[in-house]
Amino acid sequence: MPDHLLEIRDLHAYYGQSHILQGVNLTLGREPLALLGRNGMGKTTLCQALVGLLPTVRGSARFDGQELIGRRPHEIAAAGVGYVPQGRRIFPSLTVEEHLRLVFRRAGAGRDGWTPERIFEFFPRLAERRRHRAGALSGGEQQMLAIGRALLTNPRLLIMDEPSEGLAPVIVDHLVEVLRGLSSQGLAMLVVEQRLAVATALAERIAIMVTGRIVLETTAAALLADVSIQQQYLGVSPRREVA
Ligand SMILES: Nc1ncnc2c1ncn2[C@@H]1O[C@H](COP(=O)(O)OP(=O)(O)OP(=O)(O)O)[C@@H](O)[C@H]1O
Repeated sequence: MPDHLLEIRDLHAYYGQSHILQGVNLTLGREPLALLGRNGMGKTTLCQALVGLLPTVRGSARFDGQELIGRRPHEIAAAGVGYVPQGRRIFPSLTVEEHLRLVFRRAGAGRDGWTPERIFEFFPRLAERRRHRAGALSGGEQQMLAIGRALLTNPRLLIMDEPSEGLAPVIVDHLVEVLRGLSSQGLAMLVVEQRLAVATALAERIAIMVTGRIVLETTAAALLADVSIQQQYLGVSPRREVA
């Protein structure tokens, strides 16, 4: 039994000649972890590298003892890693129900895990909107759909890239509640987040990325108490951070 659910060792990723991830080391257990950093530091690249979406990756990321690097996205999903991409990436012309049924069929998931019906129970708002086209949903509803879709593959680890992006504060509060609920049911999470308040509400463990490396691991409480670290690594001005 490995010590950590996810163990990332000396991970490098490239876009052509650009060396974006420059030796990422990070471990994750059952406790959620929030990954913070300024724009362009490589957070999305890390998520994509972990779920098999980048062609040129070197190093290791072991999930529950199995190597993820070099495997294809569907194999990584089947191994138990779910992904909620930045910008939600839903199909605007499919209805909510069509999305969920499509993924459910493709994932070949059994009836004892997540089903579209269970997703509708968990997200009543999506049940109300089941026959609406995804493109007509609000940002918050689209985010719930993106999370619901990821859950249908029955992940043990959910990787989320800026789930609160573009959502109104009251919707963000609801999202935080939903994610905390999933976490308390045992789902591990790696969450990329721009909003400090959301990151610290979701995760006690915080990692900060600067130009493709993890430069600091800290706790939510320590980060909230240290404005100079916030400014140095995140460019946060305390007055701006209201969410
Ligand atoms: N498809 C691509 N081709 C070439 N370079 C890319 C590509 N995607 C991202 N990059 C570059 O890789 C670097 C890291 O980008 P990435 O999106 O991972 O950062 P990020 O920390 O997630 O930032 P953001 O918060 O803006 O999403 C940036 O310099 C970006 O310009």
